[in-house]
Amino acid sequence: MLEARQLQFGFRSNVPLLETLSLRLEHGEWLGLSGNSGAGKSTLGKLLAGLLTPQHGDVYVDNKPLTQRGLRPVQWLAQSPELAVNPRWRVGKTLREAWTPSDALIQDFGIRRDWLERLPNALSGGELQRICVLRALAPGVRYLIADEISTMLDPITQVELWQALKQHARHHQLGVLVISHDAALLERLCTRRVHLAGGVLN
Ligand SMILES: Nc1ncnc2c1ncn2[C@@H]1O[C@H](COP(=O)(O)OP(=O)(O)OP(=O)(O)O)[C@@H](O)[C@H]1O
Repeated sequence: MLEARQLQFGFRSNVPLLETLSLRLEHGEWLGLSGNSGAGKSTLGKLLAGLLTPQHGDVYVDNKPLTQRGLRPVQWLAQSPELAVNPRWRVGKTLREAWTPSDALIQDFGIRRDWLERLPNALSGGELQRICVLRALAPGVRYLIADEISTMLDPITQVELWQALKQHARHHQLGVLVISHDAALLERLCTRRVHLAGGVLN
């Protein structure tokens, strides 16, 4: 289980953005997170992935405190994939730096072999997003924070991406937190939904 216990966080320490917030995500569970712009959804996602440190409270992964060392068991996937890759590396190198997915999985994510030889700026945002999602599925990853990852995709590519991710997550029992403004998307993908407002979850 991925567990946030009584998290408190603010970018300015005297102005809390998140207030004693607790959350649980089980293995294999799909949990939806909604909230107005600026409510702190991405911030919560980054805290859960260990990219930010709470001022109070802790994040536990399978009953152990989240550490900064080694492979991150909680991967945060952002809306803008171009910010998550080295612009000077061919995308095949970026992918293989994390792990070597099978040809079948590469195909499931609709990734063409020749894309791997290109630099990131020679792929569309949606193509690069698929590379970034696949990169995050390295063995040892237990939870994904999918932060508005399909917003830039056309409807057909969106469906293909979520289908591939669903199938992989089911097979490996990954827990997935889906952050989105799209209520219909959360309804379709997630078995449980929470809403962030005023620093607390409801
Ligand atoms: N590095 C930072 N330094 C200072 N303030 C920040 C920083 N990152 C985010 N914020 C502020 O924290 C608040 C929450 O930001 P966050 O990105 O978590 O919101 P969000 O709910 O994900 O919004 P959106 O739906 O628009 O993506 C915002 O007011 C934002 O301006």
